[in-house]
Amino acid sequence: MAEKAPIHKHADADGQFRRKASQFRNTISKDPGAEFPAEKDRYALYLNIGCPWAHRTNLVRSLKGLDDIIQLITCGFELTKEGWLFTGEHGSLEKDPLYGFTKLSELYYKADPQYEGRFTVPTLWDKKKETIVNNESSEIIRMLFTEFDDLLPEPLRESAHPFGGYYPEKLRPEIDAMNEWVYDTVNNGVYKCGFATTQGAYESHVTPLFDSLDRLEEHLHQPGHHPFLFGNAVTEADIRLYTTLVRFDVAYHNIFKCNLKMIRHDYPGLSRWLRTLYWNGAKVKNGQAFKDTVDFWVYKYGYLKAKGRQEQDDNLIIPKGPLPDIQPLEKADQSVIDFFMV
Ligand SMILES: N[C@@H](CCC(=O)N[C@@H](CS)C(=O)NCC(=O)O)C(=O)O
Repeated sequence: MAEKAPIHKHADADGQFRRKASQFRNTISKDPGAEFPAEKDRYALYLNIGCPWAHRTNLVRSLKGLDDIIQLITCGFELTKEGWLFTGEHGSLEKDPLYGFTKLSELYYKADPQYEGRFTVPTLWDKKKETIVNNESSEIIRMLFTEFDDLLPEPLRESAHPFGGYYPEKLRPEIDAMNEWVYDTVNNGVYKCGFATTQGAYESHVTPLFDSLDRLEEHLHQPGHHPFLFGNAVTEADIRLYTTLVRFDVAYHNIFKCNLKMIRHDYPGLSRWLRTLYWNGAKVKNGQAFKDTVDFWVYKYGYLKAKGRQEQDDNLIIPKGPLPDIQPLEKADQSVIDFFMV
């Protein structure tokens, strides 16, 4: 049996943080004859509100209006030696409502007693087959975009989205291309900086991260690329970038040492884009989810705690700033948005 890495050990021996591939990769389908057919009350999404990957799925569940269709089960956001726990604190349930588990790992072992991977969130659970369908956020959000549409009212279906969906056929090549470099250097890039344990490993990731933020800023200034990344409707690319950038100034900048620039001070386009989403400035359907799924205190505390664990430092002084956690959406910005929305 392969030696399992301790839960708290994030970086490999060479000081580099390498995220491991998710292991459950099945798909929920519209097709009633499928192995995992889309049905009301059949699936549960396990997550915690600290994790940016889980945040994608939480956000899409709300944007798509799936709150009554897919159960949400929240655990705590502090990673312990035993993995994620149900703590009853800060939005976590006291215990797992389906099986009474107190650790997320128990769910993984219920699905597969021989499981050897990490116990990650998000985890999409099938209550009928009592197994994990999928634990890879990028795949879960695609299922949520499309596969439950027959159970939703017309205005929430992909056909009602201004582009024909959050991941529309005609934009796929562009979205895929952006996902690739944004994932590597931004979404995961912040972790590669934050969890690096050597100067060299950190330095090899911090410059590519800011090169990509510069590139995104440029992108937003090009015609047809605002107020959102691909024009006047939110796509998957916005969702995937949002969960990283909403944590950036309050957590990654300071705690993960991603501090060559700040979104609010150095990136006017990205800052406006972020605030437009957070404050639902462009009136996205169910867009209040961009704000309601965010908890800045959890980000400040959670990432500090994660760093503290890595450095074996229990002395937790939570940084007060930057204040405010996110800046308001000024009137001037609103007129820019109105302009692009017509
Ligand atoms: N590829 C996965 C990554 C998920 C992931 O790494 N989640 C983190 C929380 S932010 C986790 O659960 N880590 C626990 C561990 O690695 O032990 C996805 O996007 O769904």
